[in-house]
Amino acid sequence: MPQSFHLVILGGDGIGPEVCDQSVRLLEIMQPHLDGVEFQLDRHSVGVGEYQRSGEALPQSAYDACLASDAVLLGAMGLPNVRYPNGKEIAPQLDLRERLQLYGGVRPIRLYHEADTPLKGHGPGEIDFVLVRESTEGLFYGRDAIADLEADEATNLLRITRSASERVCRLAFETARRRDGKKTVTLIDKANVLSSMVYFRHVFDEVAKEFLDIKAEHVYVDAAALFLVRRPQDFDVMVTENMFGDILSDLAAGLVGGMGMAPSGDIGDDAAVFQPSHGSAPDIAGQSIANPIAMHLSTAMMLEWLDHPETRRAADALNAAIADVLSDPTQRTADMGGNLSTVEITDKIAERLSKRLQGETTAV
Ligand SMILES: NC(=O)C1=CN([C@@H]2O[C@H](COP(=O)(O)OP(=O)(O)OC[C@H]3O[C@@H](n4cnc5c(N)ncnc54)[C@H](O)[C@@H]3O)[C@@H](O)[C@H]2O)C=CC1
Ligand SMILES: CC(C)CC(=O)C(=O)O
Ligand SMILES: [Mg+2]
Repeated sequence: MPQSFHLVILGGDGIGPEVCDQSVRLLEIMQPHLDGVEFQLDRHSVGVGEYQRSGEALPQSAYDACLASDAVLLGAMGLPNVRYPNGKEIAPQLDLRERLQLYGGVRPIRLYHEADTPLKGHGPGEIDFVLVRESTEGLFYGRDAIADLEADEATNLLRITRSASERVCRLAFETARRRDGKKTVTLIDKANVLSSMVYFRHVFDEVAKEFLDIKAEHVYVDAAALFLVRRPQDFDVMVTENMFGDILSDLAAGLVGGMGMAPSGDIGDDAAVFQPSHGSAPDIAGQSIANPIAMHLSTAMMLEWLDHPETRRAADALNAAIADVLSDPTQRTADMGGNLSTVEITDKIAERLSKRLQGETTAV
């Protein structure tokens, strides 16, 4: 009997379904090459489009499917001009993170070709780090508050708890231990100003004592923004609060080609959602020009996370196929200065993927 993996597919809004469909195509291409593994693909409609159709952005049936799944693959959700009647943004991806307790936003950043970075003097693999973003609290804790436009002030609470901090810091140290990197975890905080950050640092330092083989260091978030641009090669694994991580992960994406190159995995103890770090990109939606690579790299993260020898082999083959294609700087979508469409660049990755899965390992 093959091992069946129940994968929930949530395309979402804007470019979400465009890039997600292409990753599903890659899963279907790899399926016959995998021994004893079967993907059961379970598609659900979620997001702003679904809200406009049914009145629910995350229908119960979709949530239940995520809860029962082995993993979720998500495109992107939200559209800036469509909101709930109370003015709040429709963001069921944040509901999923909180309801499924996906505490660790794991966001790898890797440079594939020197032509893709605005920085001078960095070759392939020379920018290579992972940002781990706490994804259930921090400054996002206040996101349910409704703006009172008649009031004279507005306040949001930044919440840091021991349990959420311990688990995300442990995930960061475990990530550093697994990676073939500098074996260093850098806490990005603002402990020079906020007591919540003094507490976060205190918990980080406690967790660091469980990982004596890994170097632990602290950098303030403003300096971290500077160092990311000036010397990104010095970072291995960073761990930080929700909002800092949201902002710094877009900055980091900009170092390696933009949002179309930034994958992520939202990891919990019982569930995981894999999605690009980007949003629904309404400015380019519907034109078939979105860069699907962040989505494909997120798919590779999912296959690795499923932790079966054959899904691990598929993840390696997909990562290698993407690196093969990106080794030629003329093979790019418009956001990175090329002229390939979403489908065309996936075609090239699919061709290399099939070869990789058949055992051919030479790069193009
Ligand atoms: N995880 C999610 O589902 C996320 C959802 N959002 C939502 O998405 C909507 C749009 O947000 P924005 O601030 O515009 O952020 P965005 O990430 O959608 O777009 C920012 C810029 O990056 C470009 N971009 C993003 N992904 C790209 C790709 N794959 N290929 C080529 N170019 C790409 C866009 O064209 C735009 O210029 C908002 O409603 C926001 O709340 C934003 C971030 C994450
Ligand atoms: C709706 C957004 C806050 C999501 C986001 O920006 C992200 O996941 O990076
Ligand atoms: Mg973001």
